[in-house]
Amino acid sequence: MEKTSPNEDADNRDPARPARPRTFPTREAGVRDRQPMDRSVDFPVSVVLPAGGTGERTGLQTPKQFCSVLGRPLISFTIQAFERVSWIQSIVVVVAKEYMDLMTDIIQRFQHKKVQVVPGGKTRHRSICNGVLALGEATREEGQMLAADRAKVVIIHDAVRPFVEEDFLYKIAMSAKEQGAAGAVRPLVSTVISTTSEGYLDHSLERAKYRASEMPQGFTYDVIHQAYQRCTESDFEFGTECLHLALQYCGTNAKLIEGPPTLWKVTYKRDLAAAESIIKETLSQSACIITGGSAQAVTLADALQKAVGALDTELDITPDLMGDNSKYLLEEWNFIQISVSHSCLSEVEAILMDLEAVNRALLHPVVVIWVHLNGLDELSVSRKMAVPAAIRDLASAAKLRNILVYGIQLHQSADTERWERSVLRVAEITSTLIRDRSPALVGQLLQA
Ligand SMILES: Nc1ccn([C@@H]2O[C@H](COP(=O)(O)OP(=O)(O)OP(=O)(O)O)[C@@H](O)[C@H]2O)c(=O)n1
Ligand SMILES: O=C(CO)[C@H](O)[C@H](O)COP(=O)(O)O
Repeated sequence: MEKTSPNEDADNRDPARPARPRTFPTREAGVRDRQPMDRSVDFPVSVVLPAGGTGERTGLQTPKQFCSVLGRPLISFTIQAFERVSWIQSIVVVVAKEYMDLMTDIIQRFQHKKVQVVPGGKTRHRSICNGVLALGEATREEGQMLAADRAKVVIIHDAVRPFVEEDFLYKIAMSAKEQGAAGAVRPLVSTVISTTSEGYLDHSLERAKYRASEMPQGFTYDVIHQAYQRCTESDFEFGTECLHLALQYCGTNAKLIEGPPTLWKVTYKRDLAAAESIIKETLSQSACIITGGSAQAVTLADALQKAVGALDTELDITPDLMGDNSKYLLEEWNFIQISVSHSCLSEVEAILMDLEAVNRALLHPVVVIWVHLNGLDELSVSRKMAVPAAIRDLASAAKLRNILVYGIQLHQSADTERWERSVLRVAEITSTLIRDRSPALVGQLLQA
């Protein structure tokens, strides 16, 4: 984690781990903070996301941009990061020809807006160039709107860097407009050395003098367009740096801006796991307990609320999700349904239908936990064979719609100590299920 600001993480101890994003739902809001930032950008800004690579270094069959992270392709997270920025007018995603249909499906399935898909090239520079040219073509087709609407600034960002924030994009866009080019940099993690042809040390660079060039980068349309018109086949084939093309072919010195460690690029297989764990941290840890109004359920809900205090999970209690309480469905809450004595899953089914009706699980998995409280002399539901099977079936169907259903069973006890231990276990299991969103435990009836 950063010391005081993201930029102070100079040794880059954990490049994958961001500060808890500002979009994290707070207890006060109970919902992601999607307030528009106080940024005014009075010129058109478009984005090119190169996504035409094969991801060889991951060793996976599927190119990393299409790998599933929490049930959603990585590239969808990157697109969303740009889409939610109100002053970005269009996004061009560049993909290899054979993945254009898949990309179109992803756009439809996750309801992305402002996105155009264009075919990529053999190298990253060729792909980016195609994206830039497509921006020009789009505006030509619009005829008289050309002058006003053509992107003044083009932001280029690797599709495999999903954690980019609006305030940093703003800095890049403004600097690009003023200077012609701007790019993100980070302190070097390791020293850069050059080697002799025999594999010995030739010389080493003074690390403090150098920076790692990251993404996003921003350019005025004219600079990046001209740079690609003028650069050589060798640049297209072997080049790795757009800022260099702007300098060499347009004489434009890029403004370098130190970015947060979260700009890191998914390159290896393990980076996908790191991305998933970061995304999980950004998801809501809050849950709404539905008691159905029963006194025993309310007592359990109160006890749970106290017990989770130390576990970084926030709980609200409501008798139902009707009327004003339906607000929980629209905000980023997870759900805990307490059922007392009867072992019927109809209450969970009702929550699933409500969630579906508002399309709540489109972008992120929602957790629904069924807590079944057995009375003192009641037969445990796990011994009623139909229940574990019913919850498994219900959960399997819900999982296809990105809703993760889990079950927990606990027994009422006259022994206070025993009861408190059970409540604590429910609190711990609940917190863990919400935090981990484990697909493997979906449909399981856990014992507290
Ligand atoms: N012909 C290419 C090659 C790369 N890229 C994109 O450029 C970004 C950064 O490149 P990199 O991390 O090198 O991706 P890959 O080339 O896919 O990975 P690898 O080098 O491991 O094969 C990625 O979003 C990648 O899809 C592209 O659009 N067109
Ligand atoms: O380094 C870069 C700065 O321009 C680019 O971000 C790019 O990600 C390089 O990708 P590759 O891993 O293919 O070199």
